Amino acid sequence: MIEIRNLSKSFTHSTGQIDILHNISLTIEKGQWYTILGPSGAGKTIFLGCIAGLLPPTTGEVLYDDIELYQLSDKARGNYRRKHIGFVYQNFKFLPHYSIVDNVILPFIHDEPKKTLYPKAITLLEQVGIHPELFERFPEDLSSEEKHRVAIARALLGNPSILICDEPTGNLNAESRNELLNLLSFYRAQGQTIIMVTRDEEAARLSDYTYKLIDKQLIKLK
Ligand SMILES: Nc1ncnc2c1ncn2[C@@H]1O[C@H](COP(=O)(O)OP(=O)(O)OP(=O)(O)O)[C@@H](O)[C@H]1O
Repeated sequence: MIEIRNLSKSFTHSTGQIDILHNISLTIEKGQWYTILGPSGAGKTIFLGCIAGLLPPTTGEVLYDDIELYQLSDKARGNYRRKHIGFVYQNFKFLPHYSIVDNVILPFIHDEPKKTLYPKAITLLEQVGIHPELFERFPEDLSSEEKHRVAIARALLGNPSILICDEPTGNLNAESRNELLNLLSFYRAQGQTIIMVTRDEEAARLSDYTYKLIDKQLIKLK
């Protein structure tokens, strides 16, 4: 279970303070799919960063099974994140000169030998529906839908219990979007906790709980 308690996030610049999130509380139950909707600029990516241990909130707490993420040292938090949280970035963050399979194993090359990482990566790439011919190709060779699929495979490599997805169906046509949502639904059925943010209201249809981030607050829709 993840508990977000009274989380606020602001940025301070020479021009003054910008408040992005204000006093948000949310409990995330294991094995459930949460979708957070919101218009562009609402603070969805910032919120995910705070939940994922990537961005310290200005005030408030993020607890994973009673461990307060931001009380951990940077190193311990990084380790915790790699073990428990898979993150699907909005802009993928692939390294362009590495093959697809190498991109998938990269986050773990300091934790585990390549000879055990490769078979896991290949199993996941097959599971997410990437054709084996593409494994040695480069990110620029992939379609948008394939990039989203590879990003999901990479996020799952460490066998995390929580999958955090930033706009995982962004820029896809309706058919590709449905395919991606069905893939997330498959992992949800395997017991994965999914936290997804998106601008696309249609994308929330398979989730267990739906919220909207608006005016710095979370409103429950479903
Ligand atoms: N370091 C920063 N300093 C000041 N403002 C920031 C900083 N980082 C992000 N912002 C602002 O915070 C707001 C929320 O950004 P965020 O990326 O979380 O929005 P979003 O809801 O994910 O948008 P989109 O749907 O377009 O991805 C934006 O207005 C952005 O410009």
